[in-house]
Amino acid sequence: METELPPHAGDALSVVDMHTGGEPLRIIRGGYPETQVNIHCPCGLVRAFVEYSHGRTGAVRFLSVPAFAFATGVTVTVEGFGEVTVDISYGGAFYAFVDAQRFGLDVTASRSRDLVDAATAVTSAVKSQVKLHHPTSDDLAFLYGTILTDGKDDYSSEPTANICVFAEAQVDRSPTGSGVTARVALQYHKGLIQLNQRRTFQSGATGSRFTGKAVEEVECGDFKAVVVEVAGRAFYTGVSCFVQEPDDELTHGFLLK
Ligand SMILES: O=C(O)[C@H]1NCC[C@@H]1O
Repeated sequence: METELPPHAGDALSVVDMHTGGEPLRIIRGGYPETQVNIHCPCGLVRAFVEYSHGRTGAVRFLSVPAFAFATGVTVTVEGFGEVTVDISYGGAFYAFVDAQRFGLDVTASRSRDLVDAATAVTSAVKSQVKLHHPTSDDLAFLYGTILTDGKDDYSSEPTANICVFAEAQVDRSPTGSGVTARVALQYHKGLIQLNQRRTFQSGATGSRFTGKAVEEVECGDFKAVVVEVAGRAFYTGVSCFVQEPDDELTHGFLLK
């Protein structure tokens, strides 16, 4: 079976299995109070941490790859909507950000179909009119989706909602790991939040929540970037079991010529 990996796989938090054998929720080499899980995503190393106590997993968080605002206030011509001004930010994947109000929509109340149509039109406009660049890999230089927001980017202890429409017009059920990372990098770039100032992000689709904060300034090529910590809850939804038989000749991998 072939699987196409998303560049960031923020959802990998929900597949931090560390499980083997027939006993559910059993952790192998669980650390206390957190177990670190290094996830090698196409965008780079994402360090995840899972709370573990009395045989149960709890909250999870990850430290992102360097995240940066790529461009702000970029005007594109969007089919059916005319000129739309977007921000573009990278958090393991590139996203365009627009306040849903620009389309007369509300990320928590409008019909998903209308939100998806607007976001998809923006994605297609940005893809055809803006050339993206990633300092470390050409493979990462593509727009993964558009995130419509409630426009509440100024710091507040109240949650801010967004809806992420990514890949082939898919709607994320969470506020989006790589999307929250990109949004925090954008807010930090604009001076709207400080280092270690935590915000809560809510999915316009389901109401599920993540928190996000910039924890460290780093460089990514010419971009001033930040490492972002995203935290939330994850639940087991399935178990995969891999085995290695001693006489499997390909078990250590192979190279294609
Ligand atoms: O949370 C994430 O980063 C993933 N979920 C949808 C878009 C990404 O693949």
